[in-house]
Amino acid sequence: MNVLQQTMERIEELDQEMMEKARERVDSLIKPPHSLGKLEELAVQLSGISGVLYPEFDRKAIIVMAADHGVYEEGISSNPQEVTYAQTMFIAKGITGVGVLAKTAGAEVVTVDIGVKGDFPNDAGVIGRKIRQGAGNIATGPAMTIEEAIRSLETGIAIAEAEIQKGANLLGTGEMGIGNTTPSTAILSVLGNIPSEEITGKGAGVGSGGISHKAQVIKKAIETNRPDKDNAIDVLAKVGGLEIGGMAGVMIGAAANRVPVVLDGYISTIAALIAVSIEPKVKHYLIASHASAEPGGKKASELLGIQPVLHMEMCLGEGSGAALAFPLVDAACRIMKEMATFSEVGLKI
Ligand SMILES: O=C(O)c1ccc[n+]([C@@H]2O[C@H](COP(=O)([O-])O)[C@@H](O)[C@H]2O)c1
Ligand SMILES: Cc1cc2nc[nH]c2cc1C
Repeated sequence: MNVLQQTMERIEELDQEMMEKARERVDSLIKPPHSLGKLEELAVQLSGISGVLYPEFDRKAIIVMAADHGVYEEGISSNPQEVTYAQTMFIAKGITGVGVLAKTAGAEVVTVDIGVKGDFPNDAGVIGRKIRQGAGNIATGPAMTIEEAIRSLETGIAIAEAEIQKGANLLGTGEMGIGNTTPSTAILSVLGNIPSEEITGKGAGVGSGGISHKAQVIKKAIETNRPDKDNAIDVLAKVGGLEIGGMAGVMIGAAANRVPVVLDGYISTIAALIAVSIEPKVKHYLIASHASAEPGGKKASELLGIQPVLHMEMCLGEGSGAALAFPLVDAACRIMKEMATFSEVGLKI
């Protein structure tokens, strides 16, 4: 049995008894029923994950998986491919969007090279877990081999477990990879059985052929590789990407350790679809942060069956939305612990 299978076997259902207690507690707080909306559901979920009524998530980390994409050569992006390398360095330095938002939320950022083209200096602060120098061009062949896809998942598991070992009790997923909305949309097209033209967007900037060319490239990638819709590892290997596998692995690793994971935007949600297709129990450990401005985002969230809590029209990636939603996790914990109950204040309604 490989590490992936062993980790999946460790994933448990949520603590139903504790969730019932949490629901009772939420309903007894001095407020009209359900008036704290999604914060109430979040509080119950967090109790179910942690197995305690008053959980606290004081050690937060965003894991940013970075990788390149061979499909870049099809002209699907307006950005130079070298931005992946440069921005990964900047993410590790803490000077990008996710760095600032993570600081605001009191979270650490862990930057991982799982497949960036080019090698980072040892002192860059980037964890070196490169599986290959970028995924293959999915328009002409697979993104990676099945073995590499499993390695990408196991890399995510190992990174998540290392952070949890160091004390992290709340994780977020993020990524950096010029071109990665193309494989993300290919995955969504396959898993959701949705024509690529309906879900292709501009990403961080589309190439000169526009969105219609990008949708054609995605269609060609699916026709060329013929991924097996019922085998998420096959889909990941054929039309996915290394950072997508890495993030899916983080989710599986976190779930196995009963640690909640806050998803970022479009690419994170696609990684969640892969993780949940591999092991459905992972879903209960996931929290969706924000609705990405990318057009496929809505379909991806629907397919996953988890609605994002924030609507900020963001589409930066890097884990920025996850960082922004971390304080909501703290808020959910604090209402549980610090609000008074009707019986405590002697109020009857
Ligand atoms: O997270 C999102 O919702 C999101 C939506 C569109 C683009 N991005 C970011 O932009 C890059 C991918 O865009 P593209 O156009 O190069 O495929 C990648 O580095 C992502 O982090 C991120
Ligand atoms: C500048 C830049 C920053 C990013 N961060 C995540 N994806 C990105 C894409 C670009 C182009």
